[in-house]
Amino acid sequence: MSYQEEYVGSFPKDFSYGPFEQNGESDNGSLQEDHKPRILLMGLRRSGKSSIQKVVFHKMSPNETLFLESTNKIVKDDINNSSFVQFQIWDFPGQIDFFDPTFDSDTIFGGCGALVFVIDAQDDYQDALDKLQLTVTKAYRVNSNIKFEVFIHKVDGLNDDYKMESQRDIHHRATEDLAEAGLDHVHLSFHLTSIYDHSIFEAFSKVVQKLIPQLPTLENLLNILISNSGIEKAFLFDVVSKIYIATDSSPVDMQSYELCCDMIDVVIDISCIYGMVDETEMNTFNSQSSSLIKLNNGTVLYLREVNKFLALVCILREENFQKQGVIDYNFLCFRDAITQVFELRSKSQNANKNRSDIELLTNGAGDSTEGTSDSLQVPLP
Ligand SMILES: Nc1nc2c(ncn2[C@@H]2O[C@H](COP(=O)(O)OP(=O)(O)OP(=O)(O)O)[C@@H](O)[C@H]2O)c(=O)[nH]1
Repeated sequence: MSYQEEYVGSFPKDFSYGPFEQNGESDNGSLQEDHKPRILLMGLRRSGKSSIQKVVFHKMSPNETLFLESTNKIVKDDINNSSFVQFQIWDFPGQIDFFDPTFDSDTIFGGCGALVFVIDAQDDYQDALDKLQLTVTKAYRVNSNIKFEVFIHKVDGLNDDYKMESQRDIHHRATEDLAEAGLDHVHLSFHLTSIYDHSIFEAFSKVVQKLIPQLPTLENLLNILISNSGIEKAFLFDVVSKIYIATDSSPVDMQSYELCCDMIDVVIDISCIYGMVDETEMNTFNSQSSSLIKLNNGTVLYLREVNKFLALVCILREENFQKQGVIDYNFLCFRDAITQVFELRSKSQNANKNRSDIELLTNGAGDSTEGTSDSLQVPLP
């Protein structure tokens, strides 16, 4: 995956929340690049925002985050190219001040798809809750379509009872605060997370899924696949980030998800060491990629490449795998259907683009930030 990291503000001397002005790039050209949907990471200082971004999208090991310096600028991170999911993550400094005149809320919240607010569960969280209320109020006024996600973070240090108790308490107080501000209709989603296990990947998967307009179709296709193939659980993974972009509608249990993530790691590692390198793409995960792991409890993990970004990972009973021919045939139908879904999406995106180009030609230069999509852009498989 190619990541592009860009600093778009600095603090305190030349701090500016208006990223385009900060870079001196207020022309439409630079704004157009920012049409990708945005996920904002906010929360108090040292709550773990940068660590989350580094661990999920930059393969940083959790221990290394101990040495991360405090963020004093808005850091804009482009997640694109070799990944299926394409968006920007903006990591905000903890000491963000919404009342600073240079804080351009319209630009920042306008094109935002999801706002992830990180709360350090190992710390006293009253201040964090106050900030959450302020942030949601500000953001909702600008853009009522934002999905608000609260990460109750660093729960690795808490025992199970305390974890549940904190979640209940934070949930209760945060919704009460919003009701006080007259925003009781705003929905907050809560996730217990830690960078030291898979919970952070799982939570981010759920955030990203909400930005994929085709999610119900993907879920439906997975339901059809599993019910006709004797599969117990199936995940559609973005291979590079290990985010699952869809799963069938049966509940996800953490252990299954972890097993599937580990399988992807094994396949990628083996492919990198022994795989044939495609000279044009340098990509060892390709249409030939598949893997089968039999566990000693009678369960089989089966991975098939869907396209260069996506893999299907299934969990099934060993006896059901005897009909591998049926599974493989159904998989091919599934893969065709997925390709069609995204071809359709790509066609409608192109049509929209052509339409807005024509509008621009007839209306003269319009504001290119208008109509910014807050749903994920997906490259053609
Ligand atoms: N135990 C534990 N520590 C974490 C976790 N996530 C982050 N940390 C630690 O929290 C500290 C602060 O993390 P950062 O990512 O720098 O926090 P930040 O929110 O970006 O901080 P600012 O840049 O100051 O706003 C680091 O020492 C991390 O190692 C977690 O899940 N569990």
